[in-house]
Amino acid sequence: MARVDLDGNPIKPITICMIGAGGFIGSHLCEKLMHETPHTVFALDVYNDKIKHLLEPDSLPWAGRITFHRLNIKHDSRLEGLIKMADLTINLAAICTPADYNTRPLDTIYSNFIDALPVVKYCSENNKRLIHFSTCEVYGKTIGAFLPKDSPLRKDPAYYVLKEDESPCIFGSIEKQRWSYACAKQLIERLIYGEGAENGLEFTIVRPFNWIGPRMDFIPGIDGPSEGVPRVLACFSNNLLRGEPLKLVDGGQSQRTFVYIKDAIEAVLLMIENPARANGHIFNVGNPNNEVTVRQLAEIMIQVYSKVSGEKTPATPTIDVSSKEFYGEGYDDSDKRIPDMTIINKQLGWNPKTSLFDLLESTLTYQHKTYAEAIKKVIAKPVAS
Ligand SMILES: NC(=O)c1ccc[n+]([C@@H]2O[C@H](COP(=O)([O-])OP(=O)(O)OC[C@H]3O[C@@H](n4cnc5c(N)ncnc54)[C@H](O)[C@@H]3O)[C@@H](O)[C@H]2O)c1
Ligand SMILES: O=c1ccn([C@@H]2O[C@H](COP(=O)(O)OP(=O)(O)O[C@H]3OC[C@](O)(CO)[C@H]3O)[C@@H](O)[C@H]2O)c(=O)[nH]1
Repeated sequence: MARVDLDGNPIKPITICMIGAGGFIGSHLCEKLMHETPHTVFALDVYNDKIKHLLEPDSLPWAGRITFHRLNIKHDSRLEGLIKMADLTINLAAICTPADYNTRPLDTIYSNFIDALPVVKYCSENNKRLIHFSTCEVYGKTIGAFLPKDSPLRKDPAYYVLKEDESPCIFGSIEKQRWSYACAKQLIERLIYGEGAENGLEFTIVRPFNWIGPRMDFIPGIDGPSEGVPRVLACFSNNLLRGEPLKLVDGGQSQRTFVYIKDAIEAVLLMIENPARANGHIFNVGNPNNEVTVRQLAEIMIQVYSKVSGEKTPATPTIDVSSKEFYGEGYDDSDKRIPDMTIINKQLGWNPKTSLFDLLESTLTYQHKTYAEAIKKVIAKPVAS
């Protein structure tokens, strides 16, 4: 049956230049595009471990529709040609793990602003559509975070719900270098918006609200550096796999809303295949129904992991650590991230489906199946004297 868009028009096959295709989101987006659409993908990245299963063997039903181009967009002359050959560019490339923002602020700013400049330029100059991945972190802190702790206004959604076309961007002081990332993302958003307003660039900006699922980041010492500090899902998974206490930064009081990667990818496919509805818009993509404190997230993950692995919960399941100890100088945090869903509902009719418990059950099942054996071997190995 011919595939149609939200307005009933037939969807024509397009070519997509996906930068950062080898990452967590990119790998799920490539899977979706290969399994469910006729589109062609140029997958650009420095790594392809997470999409190898899509690239070989040649007998795969979509063979020929996805090609991998190993390149670093910081200095590769092939970039412009690939953007010109495609109908749409999707830019996912970024340093996007908070442990890097205050410890590698220059790399973070270059990655999230400077390196994105040629992508925007090539799209604008060649009249190519751009879907650019920003972050919910551009909102920074809520207005409510500055109210007295006992103020009743903290319960008023006007003080914490984050809305694309109304909410301000509120970051900490310059010494709080955590905000190097969010500020770089804000400025590239403003540049893209300006290219749209002044030069007619057809753009869509995506603000993901903590998308989680299989293949997110890495497990330190197994498929990433032992000293690496990934995002919270991988940190907590690593602790659970090793039977260690989960570390709650500053007591785990920050709140987040988590959305299942597979729900979020549906939203991205709607943006890809409904340009008339997506162009010129900034979209929150998250699940406002899945809000927890980090401490609550830890408690749910401990409970789910015990069910999935059959292992007993350790006597000390969590410990509190200071942000200075865990991240170093210059850390700061977002207090709360609840996405307003008005615009994405109106433009694309999208809503998330998966509860936090269900997404954690499927994700921790994947983590345990993928890593438990390797972790056991590492733990069993005598420490080199
Ligand atoms: N996952 C989330 O919940 C989330 C939340 C907010 C924002 N985002 C944004 O979404 C995008 C993708 O995030 P992700 O979670 O998939 O991260 P990820 O780190 O898994 O993927 C990023 C990919 O970009 C590649 N990359 C980085 N710099 C590159 C360069 N110079 N040249 C070529 N490739 C390069 C990396 O190798 C990696 O494969 C990022 O822009 C991130 O800021 C993600
Ligand atoms: O072992 C840990 C690890 C983290 N925390 C706390 O969990 C909160 C979430 O941290 P994290 O997943 O690393 O990332 P953030 O949500 O802060 O920011 C990300 O969200 C979007 C994105 O742009 C890309 O994914 C990125 O900036 C936080 O409060 C940590 O302190 C913990 O307690 N223990």
